This record gives sequence, C-alpha cells and structure tokens, in this order.
Amino acid sequence: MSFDAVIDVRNVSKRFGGLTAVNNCSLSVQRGSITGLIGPNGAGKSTLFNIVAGNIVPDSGQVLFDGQDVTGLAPHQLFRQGMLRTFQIAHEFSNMTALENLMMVPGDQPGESLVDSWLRPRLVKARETEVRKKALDVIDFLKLGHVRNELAGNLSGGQKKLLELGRTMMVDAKVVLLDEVAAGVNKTLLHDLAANIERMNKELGYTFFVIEHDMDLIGRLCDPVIVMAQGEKIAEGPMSEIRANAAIVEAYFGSPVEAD
Ligand SMILES: Nc1ncnc2c1ncn2[C@@H]1O[C@H](COP(=O)(O)OP(=O)(O)OP(=O)(O)O)[C@@H](O)[C@H]1O
Repeated sequence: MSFDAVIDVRNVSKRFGGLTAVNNCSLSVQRGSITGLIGPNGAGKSTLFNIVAGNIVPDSGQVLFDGQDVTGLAPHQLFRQGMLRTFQIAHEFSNMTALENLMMVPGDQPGESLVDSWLRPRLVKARETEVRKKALDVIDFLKLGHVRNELAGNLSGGQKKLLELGRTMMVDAKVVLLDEVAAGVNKTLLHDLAANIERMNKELGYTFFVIEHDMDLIGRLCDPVIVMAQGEKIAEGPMSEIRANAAIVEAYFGSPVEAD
C-alpha cells in the first residue's frame, strides 16, 4: 500500500448474517494526516472504524498498525501501542478535577504498585511530578488553565471534549481515532475543538482518523477524505475534489454536498 501508512486496512470484510457491511475494503491513513471517513448511512463506516479500533474482528483481511499486523487485538492492547479512540463515550471522572483527570491517563506509573510506593517512594514522587508537569503543559496547550481545578463533572460539553482530546496527549499517541466530534457540541465550541485538533496535527504532528457526519467539519479538517459506499471505498481525495465529483455526490448523497 502506501509508503508511510500508520493504519493500513487490507482487503477487510465483515458480514452480519446475510448482510455484507464491509466488502473487501482497503484504505490507509498516512502518518501526519487528518484523514476523514464519510459516506451515506449504512455505508459501513462505523463497522470499518470498529474493526480498526479493535472492537470488531473482521471475517477476513488485515489491519496493520505502524507496519504490524494488529488484526483482532483488543482496544486496550491497541491503546498500549499508541492507537487511541475518543469521543464515543464520556470518559472523564466527574468527581476529579480536569488536571487530575489528565494525570490519571498514563497507566504504567510506578506509584500504581503498592510495593513500589513503599520501596521506591522517591521514584514514585519523581514520576508524579513528571506526569503533573505534562498534564499542566496539556492544559496550557488546550487553553483550559481557567478550569484546571474545576471538577470535570462541572465542565461544559465542549470543555469535556477538549479534556478528552487532552487525554490523548498524555500518552504518545501514534494515531487518534475521532468519532463524531461534532455531536452535541455547539458551533462556537466546535470551532475551538477543530482549531485544537488542527494545532495538535500541525504543531505536534498527531495523526487523526475521523468519522463524522458534519460535512463542514470534515471539509475544514480533513485531507484526504475517504468515501465509503456499500462497504467499499469508492473515492479518496481532498474535500474539494469529492464535492466536485458529481457522480459521487449524486449517486451516494442524493444531493450536492454543502459548501463551507
Ligand atoms: N452489529 C450489527 N448487526 C447487524 N447488522 C449490522 C451491525 N452493525 C452494522 N450492521 C449493518 O451493517 C451495515 C453498515 O453499518 P454501519 O453502521 O457500519 O454503517 P455506517 O456507514 O456507519 O452508517 P451510519 O452513517 O448510519 O452510522 C448497515 O446495513 C447496518 O445495518
């Protein structure tokens, strides 16, 4: 496939009973890109996304992550390898502050072992200081300083989403899978969220794979955009090309895709 794919989906198929949801589909996500996945209802986008994220095992085909075959690995195993999925469920601990929520993310702190905390208190303390500094940097990057000591349960919907984006920055994610970023977020906060995704991509080099129904957001953030229909990839390119492709627009969307 491609020379620097962080995710490489090869000839993947998934059937549910008599229905083929994903049909011998191949696509890739290039390192450093914000790749969007769009298509009409029932096209197979969620199924494909769930296969990549380890939530569904395909009937055939392979998923490569950073060149390694990860087909069938569970989400927590992919997490350890640097594939993070976000926005699907609210993950925050509502009775902890925004800062504490971020500090919870790395799962391999020495302080987590009771024996460690007795035998190596200095190491534990040093690690905690390091994690706290990183969390403060993330808070700073996302401009959440004014709510860092606020309980996560009291944050607005948009701030919670920013916090969740921040969680992906606490570990060195190779790719972040974003589900329906726009769902439940008003236009102003969405603008903030999109700006932060762009900054994470441009300034920090994060790769994103985005599934989203909001075409404006896809058009703003994603290049390339991959179009799926009937379980297959039918097109790939910048949103301007996708919009200009009358055959795709008419056949699969029924009406022209709105311009920004
Ligand atoms: N667990 C399941 N059991 C049975 N059929 C399923 C299951 N999941 C998805 N399907 C079917 O597979 C097809 C593809 O669904 P999928 O949710 O992947 O499409 P989608 O492109 O994400 O659609 P939407 O935009 O509406 O979310 C649909 O016909 C759907 O009804």
